[in-house]
Amino acid sequence: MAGSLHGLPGNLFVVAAPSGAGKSSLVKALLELDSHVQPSVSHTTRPPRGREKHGREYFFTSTAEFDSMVLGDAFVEWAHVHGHRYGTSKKAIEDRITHGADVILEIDWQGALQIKRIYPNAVLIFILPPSWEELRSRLERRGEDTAEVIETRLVNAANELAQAKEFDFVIINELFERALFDLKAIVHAQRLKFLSQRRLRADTFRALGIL
Ligand SMILES: Nc1ncnc2c1ncn2[C@@H]1O[C@H](COP(=O)(O)OP(=O)(O)OP(=O)(O)O)[C@@H](O)[C@H]1O
Ligand SMILES: Nc1nc2c(ncn2[C@@H]2O[C@H](COP(=O)(O)O)[C@@H](O)[C@H]2O)c(=O)[nH]1
Repeated sequence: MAGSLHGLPGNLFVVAAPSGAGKSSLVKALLELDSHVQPSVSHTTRPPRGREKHGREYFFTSTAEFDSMVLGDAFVEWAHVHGHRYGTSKKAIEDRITHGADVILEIDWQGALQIKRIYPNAVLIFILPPSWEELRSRLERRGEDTAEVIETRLVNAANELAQAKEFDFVIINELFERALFDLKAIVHAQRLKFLSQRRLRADTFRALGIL
């Protein structure tokens, strides 16, 4: 199958974290190292910030367009986050997974739990900051949000952190390289699990005369 790692549908990884914990940085680093993982680009009603480009970080969408996508059943999941709406379109993930790519979603916890209900094999990964002080300082150092937006995000973080226990894996992003190592290990382990559960196991069983 074209673009497929093993001729079978790909894996779905979902990364969530409070704003500023470092999920975009970790996912970006993973994508640079692993060409088989593809990002899903979400739709949002939030305005672009900094150097964000339409179609790269997000599809920046008016509320009317977002409404019409909701009515047209175009989203696999969507949620209100920090005063805006964000959603993963069916188009962003389904074709790619069917063609064997691994797809990674960077979404909030509400979306992650919706995805798990629809795709029970999706792997949910939660990124934790090492402390509240560090979370605040990362948001401030990033320098892309107003003080008011940073306060909203920190208030929302308390509720988000309480959801970590619902996830399959939790990574503490203190040392960036260590956290990236953990993320790569989870992706790798899921591929091995998938392969050993399916074709490789069947091939080996056949070779050993077990089947
Ligand atoms: N391990 C780390 N140590 C120090 N700084 C980090 C670490 N990981 C990420 N950062 C920095 O913290 C800031 C926030 O990271 P990032 O934008 O990746 O967070 P995020 O979780 O994706 O936030 P949002 O949900 O708002 O997009 C960035 O400036 C990033 O460079
Ligand atoms: N449920 C969804 N959440 C999403 C999606 N895309 C992004 N997000 C989450 O929103 C917040 C804020 O993101 P920001 O880019 O404005 O900082 C963050 O937690 C994202 O993960 C989505 O499609 N669905």
